[in-house]
Amino acid sequence: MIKQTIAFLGAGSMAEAMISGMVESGNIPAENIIVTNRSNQERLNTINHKYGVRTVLKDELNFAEVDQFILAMKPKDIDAVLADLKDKLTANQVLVSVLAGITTSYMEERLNEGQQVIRVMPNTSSMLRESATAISPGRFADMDNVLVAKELLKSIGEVFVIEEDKMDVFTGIAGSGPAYFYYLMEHIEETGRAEGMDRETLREIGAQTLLGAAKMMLERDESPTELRENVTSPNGTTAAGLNALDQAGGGYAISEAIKGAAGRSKELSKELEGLLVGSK
Ligand SMILES: NC(=O)C1=CN([C@@H]2O[C@H](COP(=O)(O)OP(=O)(O)OC[C@H]3O[C@@H](n4cnc5c(N)ncnc54)[C@H](OP(=O)(O)O)[C@@H]3O)[C@@H](O)[C@H]2O)C=CC1
Ligand SMILES: O=C(O)[C@@H]1CCC=N1
Repeated sequence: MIKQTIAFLGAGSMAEAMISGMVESGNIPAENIIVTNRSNQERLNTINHKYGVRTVLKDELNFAEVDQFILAMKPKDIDAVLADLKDKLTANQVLVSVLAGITTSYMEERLNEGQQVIRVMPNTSSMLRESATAISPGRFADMDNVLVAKELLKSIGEVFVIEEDKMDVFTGIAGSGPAYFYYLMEHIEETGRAEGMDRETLREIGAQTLLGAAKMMLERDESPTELRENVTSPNGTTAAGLNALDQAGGGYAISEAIKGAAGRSKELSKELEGLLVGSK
């Protein structure tokens, strides 16, 4: 059981997904989680009623009782948050950021020397405790705090400790990844609907097919290539489907999606620093 007190700065969709998974896991008592935002009291009331966590506007937060702050606002708001936190934090308090593209050095440079920072990248499947989450500690994060953060993240899914220079591509694959599968589902539904099937049945069929393939990849020793070949009979339906996918540039589209998201992640800190042409 995690005994530390965690404060979310941000109460949007990513924060809610994490809160839901954490409370559901039972690994941390709901009263050890405090959720804040700047001004949306109604949103805080909803989160309080749904999950039993404590909620306050950010200016009413009692800093002294917090061990780890989870930064869960949009990247564009990070400068204001760091400026506000800088002199309120003590050396043993940790900032755990879920912000896409914001590097640990970006945060460390704007805080007092030695402040502990950890960068993580969850996804919205945290809500069902099925996130694939990456964690990269900053220069000053001490091991005990990294272990607590890791434990906390384990309550919302699988955790991968990675080098920070891999965080952009991880974001392109796993942070943004659920959207690619939802996009795939939208097209599955659209195509099935055009053949007269109903949306609800199509959703179950598509989701069960995705789930089955995901489980095969997690639980069997075969590579994705071997698994694909096992589905593909010579001159059969799958060969025809894969051929059409290749002809339409399916593989290329997938790697472009990952590269596009990773590229955007790489840009975000630079954009805030005004280092990109055409940015602030
Ligand atoms: N959505 C996703 O799938 C994923 C998102 N992320 C990251 O999560 C972060 C949040 O995304 P998302 O939840 O979609 O964003 P939302 O816009 O839904 O939520 C942002 C929240 O931050 C609050 N906020 C803004 N400034 C402050 C502040 N100074 N102190 C406290 N709260 C503040 C806002 O409320 P108010 O305006 O009332 O202050 C709002 O509750 C982003 O940085 C994103 O990169 C990471 C992985 C996946
Ligand atoms: O779209 C975004 O920027 C965030 C980060 C990863 C998923 N959603």
